[in-house]
Amino acid sequence: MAVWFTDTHELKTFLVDEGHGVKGLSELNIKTLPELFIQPPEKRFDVRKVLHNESIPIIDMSNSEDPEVIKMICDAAEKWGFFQVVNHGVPVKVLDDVKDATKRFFSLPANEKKSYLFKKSPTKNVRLVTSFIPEVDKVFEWKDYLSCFYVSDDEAFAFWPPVCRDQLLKYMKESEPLIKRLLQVLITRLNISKLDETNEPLLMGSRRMNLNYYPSCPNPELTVGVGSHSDVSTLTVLLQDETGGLYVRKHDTDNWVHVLPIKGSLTINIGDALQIMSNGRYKSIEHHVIANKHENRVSVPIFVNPRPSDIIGPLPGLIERGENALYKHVLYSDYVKHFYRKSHNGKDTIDFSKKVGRTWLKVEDNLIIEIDNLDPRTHQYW
Ligand SMILES: CC(C)(COP(=O)(O)OP(=O)(O)OC[C@H]1O[C@@H](n2cnc3c(N)ncnc32)[C@H](O)[C@@H]1OP(=O)(O)O)[C@@H](O)C(=O)NCCC(=O)NCCSC(=O)/C=C/c1ccc(O)c(O)c1
Ligand SMILES: O=C(O)CCC(=O)C(=O)O
Ligand SMILES: [Fe+2]
Repeated sequence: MAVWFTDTHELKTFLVDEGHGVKGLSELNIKTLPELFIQPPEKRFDVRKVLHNESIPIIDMSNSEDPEVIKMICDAAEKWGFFQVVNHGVPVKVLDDVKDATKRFFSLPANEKKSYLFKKSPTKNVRLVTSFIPEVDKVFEWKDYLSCFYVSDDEAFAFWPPVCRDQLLKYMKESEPLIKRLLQVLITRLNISKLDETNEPLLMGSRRMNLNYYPSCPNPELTVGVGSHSDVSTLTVLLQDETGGLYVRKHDTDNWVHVLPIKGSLTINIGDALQIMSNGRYKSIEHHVIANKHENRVSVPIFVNPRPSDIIGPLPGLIERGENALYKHVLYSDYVKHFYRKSHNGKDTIDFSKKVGRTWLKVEDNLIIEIDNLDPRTHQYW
């Protein structure tokens, strides 16, 4: 325990309730990491597992109609679940402004930031958090984040912090054509010809933007910035600064690949919702962020999601073509709530949706149906 705090309760009060966050702790110039942040050895980063000569695909989107580019995107989503895009159409100035806006928000005095804590915030849609879920995490992660769920421009004007609101909205609007293009490309390989009003809400009906702040850390080797997890989104568009520190699991191995910061690029990753909808074809891959001894790092993911009220499951076209459904149908908000009930732990969220064998229900003498296809809202089968 650092000398400033007599016990963990006092430290948590400082971090969580008073709005200082990990950034406030880092600024006390503590020389050793408080026990609260010391991860068990199996959750710490193991440098021996890094593949230094490999990188996730880097895809130039200047001609995104090119069949070669289309193939690269779909192959990357299948094999890596992660890729970087350059010449993606979002102006570099917009990206730089978002990074500045993020730093501006976290530079506010704790007293001002405090009004965005969940307990104080007048809306559920904006919340400032330390670690991942401080009420649940036994060991804290070395990260603060502001999470903004987009409902409408009016709602954002009313509730998002004025020091960063305009830049965030601009980033969200400017990235929309890229998101649509990527989804259009990805669904083509799933034999859906067009992104249109019939499937757009399911694939991109809601968006959440997080502003992540990872302050410098006295003992980065003992803790994590973000523990290993997969995103619950359809896909995530991630802006990172020049610091580096994001590592991605190489699919089906115990090795990690660093996502090199490339000025002006965006990192795209497939989330659990698209892994489920594509019946496992596209991969939602584990990733984590290490803490850094000398640098403060910011990143800004846009999580592109189904709507909370959507039922997600393998797309009907895939099952009609004879694929065995690997996942059952679940209400998306139940899936997200499940994610928010436990600390980061690799890819375990998706177990919530896994089929654990078939369950059959005899409806009439000559009619037996699979009850995994139960609509949790209406309790009707289809
Ligand atoms: C999130 C929900 C379920 C919220 O539902 P709603 O009923 O409006 O709000 P609520 O009553 O405040 O929350 C319901 C529960 O979720 C928890 N929760 C909701 N948002 C958060 C949050 N930002 N942080 C922690 N807990 C949360 C609440 O504590 C509630 O828990 P419980 O009391 O039911 O146990 C709803 O808006 C939804 O379904 N949204 C879908 C779109 C969406 O948000 N998708 C998630 C993409 S986010 C994503 O992919 C990754 C996020 C992430 C965050 C931190 C990291 O460190 C990290 O690595 C990753
Ligand atoms: O900071 C990063 O580079 C990644 C953050 C992340 O994985 C997340 O917020 O879900
Ligand atoms: Fe993530």
